[in-house]
Amino acid sequence: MSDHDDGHAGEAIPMLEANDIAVSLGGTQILSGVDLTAECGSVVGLVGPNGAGKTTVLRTLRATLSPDRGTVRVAGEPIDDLSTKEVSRRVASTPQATTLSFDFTVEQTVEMGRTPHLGRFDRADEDDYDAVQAAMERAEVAQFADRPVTSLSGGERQRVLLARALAQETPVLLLDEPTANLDVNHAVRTLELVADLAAEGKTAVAAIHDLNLAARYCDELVVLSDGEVRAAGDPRDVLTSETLGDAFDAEALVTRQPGTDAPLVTPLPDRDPLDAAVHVVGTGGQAAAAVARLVAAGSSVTVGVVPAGDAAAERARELDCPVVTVPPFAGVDSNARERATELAREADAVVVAGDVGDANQSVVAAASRLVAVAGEGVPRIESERTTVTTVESLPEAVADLPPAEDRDERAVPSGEQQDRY
Ligand SMILES: Nc1ncnc2c1ncn2[C@@H]1O[C@H](COP(=O)(O)OP(=O)(O)OP(=O)(O)O)[C@@H](O)[C@H]1O
Repeated sequence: MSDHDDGHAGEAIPMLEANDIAVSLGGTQILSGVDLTAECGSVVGLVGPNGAGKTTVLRTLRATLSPDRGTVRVAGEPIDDLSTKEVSRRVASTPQATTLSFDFTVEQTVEMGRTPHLGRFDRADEDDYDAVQAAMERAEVAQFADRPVTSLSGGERQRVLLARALAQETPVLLLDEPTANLDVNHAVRTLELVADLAAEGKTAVAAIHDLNLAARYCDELVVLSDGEVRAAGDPRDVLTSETLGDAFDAEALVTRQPGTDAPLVTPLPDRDPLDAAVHVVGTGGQAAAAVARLVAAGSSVTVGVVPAGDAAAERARELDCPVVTVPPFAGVDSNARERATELAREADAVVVAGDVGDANQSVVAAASRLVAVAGEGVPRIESERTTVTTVESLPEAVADLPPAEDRDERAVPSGEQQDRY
């Protein structure tokens, strides 16, 4: 957030602001009523389906496109009042990487970022040289300095474009899909760099296709579809199943990214909802994934017995599924076991995933129909009446189960039951 203010009312002036932008191209309305605010030192993500208008918004923000209506302001100044050079000293942008075709070296390409700082016949000086070297270092392309850009991979070129924008030393960065060609490591490093730059005071607006990376690295998201803003604000408020359904016309499950508060979006294929009550037994990430998969498929899910704080217990709570828990490292008391056994008995199917624990054997035994997720826990459970599948295919496996056998014939685990996980 900015401490930049107007000196009067104490209200922060956004570093970049677009109000009520409308754009038509080739007689077609591309953007209408688009508002966007990027506070100083923040990263704003533009997300939305192909053709939503993200690139068009970025072109408007850097004044290469004049809107039919609306205003763009940089640090309070209408961008229309600024010369091209003045805009270039304030706003740098990276286009999509495919646009680099000249046979310059990496260093020469990055040097182009200095143009707005030079007079027409000026030679680059030491400051320019330092800015170019620093930009290449930060974007991790210094090792390619002497190579022609055309000899680089798509991901490497993308980082050269970022270096060129950094060499421009502007307060505002506009990034069009900065991670599109990057492997997961470089995608994360690039967005870490953008977050660091924002922490140092730069303001970034980035069109990002990967919603989970956008959620993790952006302070705010603007969801566009059909040229209109569908939602804007904190990623946790914006990335909901409803908004995603509306903007992308796609079913998606929204949970939380492990170890963070950021939303985790899992797109779901179109399927008929799974109209079945399923009780999940097991612990850890695999059981948690099974719970999420089944809820996403439309099933009503119950869980337990699991230790409180286990990943499966946490996921069940996030998704509002009834869960029977016991304190971590405590024994499973008979009350908890009975409640979970009752849930398993009432369910249309029981799913076993992750480590089941000896104490849950009676819960498993209460199942009329049993599906196990392939993994370490499987040898512990009886195999004859068990379908074994993957987390992804759980809904189909449950839907395809044969009718329940007579409950009286159900196997009961033999041997002494232990009380601990
Ligand atoms: N010159 C033009 N004339 C007509 N339509 C155009 C023109 N330029 C872009 N469009 C259309 O404007 C819409 C928005 O394009 P834009 O590139 O802004 O979308 P985007 O959200 O960046 O898409 P993507 O995610 O696929 O990159 C698209 O339907 C595109 O076909």
